[in-house]
Amino acid sequence: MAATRTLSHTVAVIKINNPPVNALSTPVCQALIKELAEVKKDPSVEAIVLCGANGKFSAGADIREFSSAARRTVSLEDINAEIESTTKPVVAAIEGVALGGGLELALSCHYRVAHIKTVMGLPEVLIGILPAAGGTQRLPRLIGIPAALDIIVRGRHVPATEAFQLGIVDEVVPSSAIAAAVQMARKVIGKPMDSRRLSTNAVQYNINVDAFLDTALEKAKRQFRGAQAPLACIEAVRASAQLPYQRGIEKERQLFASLWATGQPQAQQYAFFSERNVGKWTLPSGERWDNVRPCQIRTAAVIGLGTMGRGIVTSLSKSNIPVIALEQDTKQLDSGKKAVNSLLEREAEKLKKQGNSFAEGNGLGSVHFTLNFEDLKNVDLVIEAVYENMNLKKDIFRKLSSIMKPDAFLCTNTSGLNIDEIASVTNRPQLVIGTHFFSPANIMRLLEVVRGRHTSPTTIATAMSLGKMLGKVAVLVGNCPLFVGNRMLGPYLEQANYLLEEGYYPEEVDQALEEFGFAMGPFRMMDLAGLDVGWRSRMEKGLAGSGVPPGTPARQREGNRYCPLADMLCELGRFGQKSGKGWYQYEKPGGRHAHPDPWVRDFLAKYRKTYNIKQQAVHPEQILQRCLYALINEGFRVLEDGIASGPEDIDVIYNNGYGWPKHRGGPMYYASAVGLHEVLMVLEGYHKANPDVPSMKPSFLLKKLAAVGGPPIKEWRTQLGKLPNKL
Ligand SMILES: CC(C)(COP(=O)(O)OP(=O)(O)OC[C@H]1O[C@@H](n2cnc3c(N)ncnc32)[C@H](O)[C@@H]1OP(=O)(O)O)[C@@H](O)C(=O)NCCC(=O)NCCSC(=O)/C=C/CCCCCCCCCCCCC(=O)O
Repeated sequence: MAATRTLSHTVAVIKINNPPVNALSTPVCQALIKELAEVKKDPSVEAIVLCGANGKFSAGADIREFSSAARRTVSLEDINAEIESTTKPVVAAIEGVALGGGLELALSCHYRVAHIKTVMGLPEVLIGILPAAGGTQRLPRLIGIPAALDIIVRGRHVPATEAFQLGIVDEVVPSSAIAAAVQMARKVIGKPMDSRRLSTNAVQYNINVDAFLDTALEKAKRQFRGAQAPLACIEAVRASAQLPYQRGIEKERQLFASLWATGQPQAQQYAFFSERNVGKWTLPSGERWDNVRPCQIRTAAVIGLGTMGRGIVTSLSKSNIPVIALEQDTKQLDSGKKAVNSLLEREAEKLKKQGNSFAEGNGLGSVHFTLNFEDLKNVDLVIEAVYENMNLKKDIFRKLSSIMKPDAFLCTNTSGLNIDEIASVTNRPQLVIGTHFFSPANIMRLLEVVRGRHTSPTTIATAMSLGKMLGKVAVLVGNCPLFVGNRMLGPYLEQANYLLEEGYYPEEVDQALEEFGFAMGPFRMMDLAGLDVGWRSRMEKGLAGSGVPPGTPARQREGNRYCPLADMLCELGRFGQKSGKGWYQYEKPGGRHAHPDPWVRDFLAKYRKTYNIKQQAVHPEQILQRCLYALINEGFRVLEDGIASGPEDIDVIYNNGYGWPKHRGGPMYYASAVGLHEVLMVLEGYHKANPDVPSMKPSFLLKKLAAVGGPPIKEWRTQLGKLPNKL
């Protein structure tokens, strides 16, 4: 039953019942309408409590229905209007979550009581839409424009205590919100209700609303780089101040329809469900997320307190896991300790603001700093986070193998080294796994979980569950050089470099990709990561430095095109932000503000002259096609090789680890939206003209999918099923 009703004295309790999150699906809405109609006319009912089953009020409209053929037949706002106009008082008993349409439903009630552990909010913006069931009109009427705008545009989850301070809820209780709501309902029977009907109130403000919202709009345009939903949210809130309620509702609907037509909601909703689906990993052998139990991780250790190690320690501690942090000498231990403590102080501040108290068990896990490997011997799981050097990692794993208790999991935070080679020096390859965090590890949501040849299903389940505990989205991938994300980055950066050879400047390439929506263009990203990282790896592979065979042409390696520009910058000590100069110049070494550098322009002009390269007029659209299609083509190869189990996995990796704009769904979704035939044509054209760039040779899978008409992304799996799976 989608909703049930009981009677407590003269109070009817209507309970939404649609597991797992009580989404307001069409059957739920129909049931609510029926129950409401009955209690309205039932003379034995004097007041109503609205609540959700299983400790959850509601996570809002059923997102799956948005794209399904069975379009919603009942409007949520019509139900809200029905509730609000009821002459019997309605109290919302909010437990667990009240999100989106769930909170909008609660806002239409005359009173709201929340359990202290509840979170509420209007996160529609995160799935590309706006709160279109009256949320943009009622919330500003309740808490004013600035506070409502912050909640609606950021889509953030508001804890119950903050909701109480803001005036969203009337009471916060530590025990049953339903019991408290029944009590409140009985108290308010017969009291005047006009002021409790939010739609009848005017928005209160003592600010220049237009100026305030214009500033917010400009800020949102910069911050959200092409995402339309935040801008629509601001316009809807503007309507709440300028228009009577009903016209505000019309504006809300009109903005919703315009958003839908952009295609962004569909991309963001695909991203939402993909994030949930990647947790449901399956191995070819049949072991899956729901038939393998993870081991409990009570304690953990981290080896290495460089940038990555510090973030990982903070992330573990933030999730209340006690950590032992190990460094090799006192100097590095001290500086690591200082950095971790300062990160943890910031986390503690955040927790305090959210109203979490350490006594309730919501605090930070303890961190013990040590130089002694022996201290690690009893922890359940260790994460090695030293710099990328195979021999160093092997030394560490040999040591761990002899010291750690036999069932301890050994994880490596390598960003692309061979997991099997690392595991080969241990006495437990089945307990070795890659846990590839992204920097800053205490903030970035992505965790690539890399399965080695011998990694056991229990180890996979444990690493995936650790990811969840850390609040991350963990994606299981296979073991190949650079795994998934970094592997795809190679051809993308290669094209960015070629564009410089051909006439573009770093700032022009970055601008095109940032306007597309990337958090950072490729050159700013390389400067941030440090150009020396790639340079060292190229030297190890004999592509740069003294290992290059004599007589090799500067712009060629192993018969293929090669761009030596980044190597040349490194030879001049230009490593990016850390040295104050790279593709850009910075105010000082370690500075963060990138300024176009006239020296780089001059350097590129001389380079082109030396190699007699004609400066071509390349259009921004070509920058996008070349960089993005190169990345996408490698994504298809990743699928072909069975390194990721589906296109969603790749998209989740790019959305959460590489600053891909979520409103474009992810690279593979983008390819399907642009049209696989179109992607194939561009790649074929380029490769024909540039046969010495093998990364642009269209992949087998892309050709195959294009040949069957470029089916929608959800149908790609049929073709993938016929390919090898290396998970
Ligand atoms: C915090 C959560 C609620 C819970 O998190 P967690 O405990 O970690 O669990 P999850 O794994 O995330 O979720 C568990 C399963 O539940 C599924 N789920 C969650 N939320 C929803 C939902 N709202 N709808 C459907 N399914 C949901 C989830 O997928 C998991 O299932 P599975 O394992 O994948 O099978 C967390 O889940 C969360 O944050 N949820 C999302 C909350 C949210 O965003 N809410 C807002 C929803 S939108 C909304 O409410 C809008 C209201 C007003 C607009 C109404 C307008 C409707 C018009 C439709 C017309 C269609 C357009 C046509 C236009 C045209 O053609 O012109």
